[in-house]
Amino acid sequence: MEPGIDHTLRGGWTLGEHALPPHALRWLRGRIGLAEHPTPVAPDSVLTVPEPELSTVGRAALESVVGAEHVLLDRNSRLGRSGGMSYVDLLRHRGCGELAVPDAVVLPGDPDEVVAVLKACGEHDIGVIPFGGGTSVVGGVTALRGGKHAVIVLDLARLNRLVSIDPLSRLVVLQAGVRATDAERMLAAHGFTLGHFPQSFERATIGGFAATRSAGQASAGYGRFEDMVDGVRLATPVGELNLGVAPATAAGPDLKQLVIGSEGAFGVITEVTLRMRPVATHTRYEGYFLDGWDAATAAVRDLAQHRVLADVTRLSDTEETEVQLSLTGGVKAGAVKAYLRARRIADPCLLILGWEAGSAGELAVRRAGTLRALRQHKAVRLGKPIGETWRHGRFAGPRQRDSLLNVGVCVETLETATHWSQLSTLRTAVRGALQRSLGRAVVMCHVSHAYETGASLYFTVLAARADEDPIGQWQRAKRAASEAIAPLGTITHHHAVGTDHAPYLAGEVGSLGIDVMTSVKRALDPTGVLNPGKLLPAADRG
Ligand SMILES: Cc1cc2nc3c(=O)[nH]c(=O)nc-3n(C[C@H](O)[C@H](O)[C@H](O)COP(=O)(O)OP(=O)(O)OC[C@H]3O[C@@H](n4cnc5c(N)ncnc54)[C@H](O)[C@@H]3O)c2cc1C
Repeated sequence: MEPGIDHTLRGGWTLGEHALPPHALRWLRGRIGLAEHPTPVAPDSVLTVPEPELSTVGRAALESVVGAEHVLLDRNSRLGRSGGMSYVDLLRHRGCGELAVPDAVVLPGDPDEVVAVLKACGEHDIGVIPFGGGTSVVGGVTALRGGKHAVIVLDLARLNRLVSIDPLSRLVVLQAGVRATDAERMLAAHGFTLGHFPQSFERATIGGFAATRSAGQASAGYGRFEDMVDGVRLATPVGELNLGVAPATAAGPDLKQLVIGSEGAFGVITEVTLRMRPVATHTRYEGYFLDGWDAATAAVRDLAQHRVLADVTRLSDTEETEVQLSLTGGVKAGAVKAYLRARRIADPCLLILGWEAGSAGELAVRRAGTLRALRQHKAVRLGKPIGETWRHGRFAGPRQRDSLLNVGVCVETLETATHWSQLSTLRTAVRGALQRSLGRAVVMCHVSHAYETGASLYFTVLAARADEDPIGQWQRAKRAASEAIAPLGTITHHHAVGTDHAPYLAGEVGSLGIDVMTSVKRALDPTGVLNPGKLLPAADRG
């Protein structure tokens, strides 16, 4: 049995049926014109998996580093690391379009083996895809060859140890392959938490978070992942970078920032030193409704600019609020809607606030600060049940996506961020682009990461899946949305660049910015073995 995560299941998030309730199916048929009989899911056995092309000498070199038992060439191991977990990836694993299958999966056992594997790959013309949880939704782990004779997935699952912990400084060193759930379990034994809870929490890894500048649901309280990183160890084909000797430094530009977000294109992160915090002993989650998007975002802006954001601050637009209430179904949703009408809330926007504190007093003081700033925005309080419902369902999204895929829904998310002054313009532009491209679609949006100067926007799209060319249907919509985003915000707030956003990176950082990154890549990866076609596609062609 391989250590860590079971990667053999790639057409969905988990095994097992998660059937949609009848009222949800009825609602979907009415809203997006869902077909009665969707195309069934193809079994794994029909997928085409080419024979591995790894040369005998290349394979021998890899085996001499990690041992023959850690160089996997069997069909299931390679199929299980073919791509990430975007809608398009899942469709490919369900028999639509072609999968890029790696020639081998290599499992190094420690940071030194990672360096040796990279050197061997440089010498034997082998591309390397660093692979953590494989939850990338932007093509970050697609096994592209980049002109190399073969490509391997470097699965970091065996780098799964807590290396050291310093409770006084509140620092922990974790190996890159530690899964988020295991990190929390290891830290909880010492009374600490990272506080990093993205929706991919159950599968994603510490190295993956650092490599993609991930943001978790409690980012307002605990910060984005890069805010937690105190040090990194990076293996490259030309040696190691070990960065982070002090909490702050004026010793030139911060090279850590070149590693964080480098998406496996500059090196393989083998260890991360992270700030930790004591586990919260007192928590409170509750829901509020505000009337209309502009009033609701003004409220969140106020909380951010008065620095009284709750640790979790999540604002849904009217469409997303309506869907949440409709899919909940039953008497409760009807009662909430009636109550909101009585309180003259015409366009309800649901605001979830969650506080995580070390004592009842701290919680009370922080909550009072948030609510004081919220008061002038006429928020209607719905109380703890709605907040707790959100908290209990906070990792349910990927399972719901499986169910929606099973009944023929095109379901995908995309995200961006911009300054407050552009936020509504950006939301309108992206919604319009998606609706024009997809026709009868539900386009929902929420703010889940707010800053003093702006916020992220996270879109969820539901449309009836096109029978002909379902991959093209989504790719056209995604292109339209990306073109709407490019002049107004960042192409990605936390999903990273991968292959999907690479064409838009130059627009964001300029050609000089691309030159700088290309030079860094050349210095660290002179033969271009690392993650071909990701982040900087042009550099790999050269
Ligand atoms: C259902 C779902 C929900 C999600 N929700 C969130 C969310 O709330 N917030 C968020 O930020 N993201 C989210 N994501 C995106 C994804 O989970 C993140 O990008 C996450 O950080 C990836 O971690 P991973 O370990 O799975 O990395 P992988 O998917 O394995 O890799 C991601 C990228 O990092 C590189 N990489 C991985 N490990 C290393 C390493 N050790 N060294 C160098 N490069 C490496 C890979 O080559 C790839 O380019 C979600 C994805 C899914 C499918």
